[in-house]
Amino acid sequence: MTSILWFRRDLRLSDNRALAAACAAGPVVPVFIRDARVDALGAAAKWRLEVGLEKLAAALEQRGSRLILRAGPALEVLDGLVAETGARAVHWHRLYDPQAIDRDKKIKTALKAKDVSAESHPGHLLNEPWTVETGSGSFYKVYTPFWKAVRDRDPGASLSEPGQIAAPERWPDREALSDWQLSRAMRRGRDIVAGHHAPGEAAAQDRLAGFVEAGLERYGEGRNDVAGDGTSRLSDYLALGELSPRQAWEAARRRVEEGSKGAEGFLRQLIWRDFAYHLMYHTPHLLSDNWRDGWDEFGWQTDPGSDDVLAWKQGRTGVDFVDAAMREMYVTGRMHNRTRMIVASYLTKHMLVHWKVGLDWFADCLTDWDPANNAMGWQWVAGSGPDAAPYFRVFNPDTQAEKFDPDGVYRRRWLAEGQASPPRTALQFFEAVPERWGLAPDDPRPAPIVSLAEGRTRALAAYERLKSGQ
Ligand SMILES: Cc1cc2nc3c(=O)[nH]c(=O)nc-3n(C[C@H](O)[C@H](O)[C@H](O)COP(=O)(O)OP(=O)(O)OC[C@H]3O[C@@H](n4cnc5c(N)ncnc54)[C@H](O)[C@@H]3O)c2cc1C
Repeated sequence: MTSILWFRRDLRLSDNRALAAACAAGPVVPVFIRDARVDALGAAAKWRLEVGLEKLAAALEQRGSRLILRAGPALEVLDGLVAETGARAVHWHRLYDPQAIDRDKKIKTALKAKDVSAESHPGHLLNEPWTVETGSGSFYKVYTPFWKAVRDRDPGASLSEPGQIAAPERWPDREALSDWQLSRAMRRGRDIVAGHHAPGEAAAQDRLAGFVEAGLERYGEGRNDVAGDGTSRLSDYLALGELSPRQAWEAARRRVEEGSKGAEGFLRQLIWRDFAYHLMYHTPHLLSDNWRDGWDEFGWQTDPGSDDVLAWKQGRTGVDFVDAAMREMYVTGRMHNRTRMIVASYLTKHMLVHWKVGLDWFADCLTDWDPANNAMGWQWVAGSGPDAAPYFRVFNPDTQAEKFDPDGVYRRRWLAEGQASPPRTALQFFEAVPERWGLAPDDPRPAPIVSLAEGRTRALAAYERLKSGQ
């Protein structure tokens, strides 16, 4: 029996339960569909998807298979492929955001009505969101009890990749990836960002193996060293599914059993990802609205094009640690977790700008963009989210820099202005940004948009007004 395998955010052949199920039944037609949801991705995420698809297509070819690319509404595309190939089943891995759930439910119903079986498989998470319940049968709103509820669960052994994948008698037509121009929106930054990435499943496996071997043991101490290489840097791979969370869990879990302390800290971070999905699934408004009641009156500024917001986006707030981090993201598509928290705190607290403005900019710039992690991260920092940082905790970027970048290595790496011979990384920012921004490495550093003391006082006053209902 021929089956269609619908790739979405699972661009891998190993530990791919949808692929295993399709292969077990006979010939497989792998497809990736560029539907409206793909078109809605941010510029960096689209570029990252493009290079991920190139790698996936090459890996499929090596196994006697092929990646069929089609653009259009997903159901129309799948209907067409079913008619062309005679497939009797469609397999995919589940996604958990409300739009994907809605789309997939409709597709399942429509395919079943035509007697085509539609099978959704777990694989994007370690724990399906509905399988983790509090004692009273509700969902978790706080991380630590969630962690305790799942840390001893065994997600099972990951699956190895198939050798050859049986091909259908006739391959359906496919569109060309280059015609899709997924990286068009990156404009001149594309090649610079590409230099900081090694996309694809094979690179993901190498990175995991290298990290487990050399980085995992000191993850606990190293994970806040913003200039170091102390974290796994697996987030792109996990976001696009080039690596399954189960593969990462399995590798680190083995080290925990061998007595590694750092490994447990890493497992906790993987569970933060599951927690974000748990929250998004049970409270989908996490993505779009203040998660906590009462925050709609906060009075944040919402203009994404204001001069101050533009300065934040361009790394020109005048606060070195904030600006360095914003440029790291522009040049690499990634940002260290510590500095994600700092730039988010600066925007939502010192500048009093709505977290959604920051969330949207991250969605446009991050190659590891993930709907649940991004929304939870922003709402956590802003104070409006689940298990949130208390509002009165306003990160002071200067104190944070003294602690986490004591020698200024990170700031010098990303800020060219004021340096006689700026490093290549700092100069790359000026090559990557649009010319209309009119920025040059020998510009003077701007004065802070708002002084750290004044920003903090203003933020706390705004919070007091919210609490007292004024
Ligand atoms: C404002 C804000 C926005 C964020 N946006 C995203 C995003 O769009 N995509 C994204 O993947 N992460 C996001 N994060 C979470 C975190 O910053 C990144 O996952 C992490 O920096 C990725 O680096 P790493 O792979 O080296 O992480 P490691 O420290 O090695 O952690 C391993 C994996 O655990 C998961 N993880 C780690 N920290 C978190 C966390 N706080 N929340 C959820 N999962 C986590 C990630 O999948 C990560 O790859 C955001 C955090 C904040 C504060």
